[in-house]
Amino acid sequence: MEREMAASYEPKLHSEIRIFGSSDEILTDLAEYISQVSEISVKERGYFAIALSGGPLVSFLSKLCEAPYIKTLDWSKWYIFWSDERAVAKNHADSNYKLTKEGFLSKVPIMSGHVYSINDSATVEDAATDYEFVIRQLVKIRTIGVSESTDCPKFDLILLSMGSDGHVASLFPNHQALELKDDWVTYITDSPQPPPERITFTLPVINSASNIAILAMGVDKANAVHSAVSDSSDGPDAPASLPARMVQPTDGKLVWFLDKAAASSLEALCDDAYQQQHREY
Ligand SMILES: O=C1O[C@H](COP(=O)(O)O)[C@@H](O)[C@H](O)[C@H]1O
Repeated sequence: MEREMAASYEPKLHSEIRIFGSSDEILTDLAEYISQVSEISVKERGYFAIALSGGPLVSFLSKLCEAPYIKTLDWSKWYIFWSDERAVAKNHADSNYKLTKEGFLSKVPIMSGHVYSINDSATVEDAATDYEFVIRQLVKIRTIGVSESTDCPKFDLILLSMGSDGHVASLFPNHQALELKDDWVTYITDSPQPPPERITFTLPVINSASNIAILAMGVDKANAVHSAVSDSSDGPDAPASLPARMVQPTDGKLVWFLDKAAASSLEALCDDAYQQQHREY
């Protein structure tokens, strides 16, 4: 399923770009990918600590709720976290927890005590502090691993869905939260997309994960995908502070799951590069 890209879109070190012809193909491959990461984590560490996001991602977990995965996965070892949450009540339509509960958690046998949702009754500042505290406790007892390079939590898998502006989790382009080095979890009060108040993992935590997957579907994501994976380090197409571009695993591996529409800018450039090569010979 991996696709060969033209020179300037060679996936960066420790990253892979998968392009699919249909949503169903993404669902199928993503389920198999998560299943494999889960099996390896449980075998190597005894746990599987996964951080989810909002957006369309949850609907792409549907195959995990069906055969064979519903029976084959060791759900008792799964620990659920969120890479970001909106500061709304858990029963609000904008809540990433509500989305995940309805679309995934209610359909699989994950223990409720293993689900670490973000406090919806505190201020965003306190909720971020609380969440970081909880994660620190779980790192101490190694339910979540620790990165030897960064001392940050090392989630077995962080699943991200990229917005059309290139944001991931609740890290938005040019936002000062992108510069945080020491915090694991932070909050923002000025999200460019509603709701304005959100809690989010910081880049050091995201980049310390063993595995990171970024999903992007639809033509509205094509420019951001291009900017995020392009090799060129300057120019309007590759803004240095595009959050998705700043996802660069320290020791882990990044996999992009794209549909053809989201990959269309890459394909156009690949074709150009191909034609250019043939003109030169
Ligand atoms: O606000 C959020 O959006 C992104 C995904 O953006 P979308 O445009 O694809 O809906 C998601 O990753 C994040 O968790 C969520 O809070």
